[in-house]
Amino acid sequence: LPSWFSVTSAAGAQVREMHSAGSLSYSRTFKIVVVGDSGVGKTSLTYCFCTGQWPSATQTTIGVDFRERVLDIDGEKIKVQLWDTAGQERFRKSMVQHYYRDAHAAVFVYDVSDVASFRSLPVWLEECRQNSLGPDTPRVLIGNKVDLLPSVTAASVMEQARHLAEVHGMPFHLCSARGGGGERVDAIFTALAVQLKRQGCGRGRRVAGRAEDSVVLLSHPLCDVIILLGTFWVFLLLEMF
Ligand SMILES: Nc1nc2c(ncn2[C@@H]2O[C@H](COP(=O)(O)OP(=O)(O)OP(=O)(O)O)[C@@H](O)[C@H]2O)c(=O)[nH]1
Repeated sequence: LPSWFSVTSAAGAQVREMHSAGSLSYSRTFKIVVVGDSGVGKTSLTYCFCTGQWPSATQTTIGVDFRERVLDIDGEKIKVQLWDTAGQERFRKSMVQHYYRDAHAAVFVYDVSDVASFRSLPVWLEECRQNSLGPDTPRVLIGNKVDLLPSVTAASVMEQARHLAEVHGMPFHLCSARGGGGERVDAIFTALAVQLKRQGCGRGRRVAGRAEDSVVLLSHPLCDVIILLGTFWVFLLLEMF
């Protein structure tokens, strides 16, 4: 298979999709946090978008997992970095603020076959808001696992989800990370990346009181990863003793 192919996204931008992000150069990074209850499919969705494949098996995320993919949007190579955060409270704890730090967008996921995961959404929205990802930040609501048989409850919850998304000014999408749902998953994350590019996101991040050029190293996404992993291990050691 070629490492890229051209598509025109729903937003009308010319997007070349590149799955093998590892060695590709890029001019900026979009950090997108993916949140929602445990088991709603965050790992599956992010894996699906970044590899073009359905994961044969997933494990509960501890802390956070990172997945990346480089997209060529209107001739500019942009790294889309997805932060697949743990849904279980005990695996998040003190790391929450690092998830949200300098994020450009948030994706909220619920499972259409699990009403409780929908009822939790206000908590996730509030957590985002408290970490500076309020209404001005591009946000998307995803109802995942539509491949599971829709029940009457699921249909009524879908209506409520549509309403919730409208109230919070974010698009609402239904999709499935399983089987043939990949194209839809692709379209959702790609459209979000196109929106972030149009808003001029990711052109170097600011640190109070410093010129942007001098903080390029400090604001490198790797710094987030190092801080996060450091915090995680300290937290684990404290739990053990
Ligand atoms: N039928 C179906 N199952 C799915 C779908 N997406 C995920 N799953 C399954 O749901 C289970 C949980 O998926 P994960 O992707 O690990 O969920 P998560 O939100 O990352 O969970 P945490 O890491 O605990 O926060 C796994 O068994 C997946 O195979 C989907 O679209 N349809």
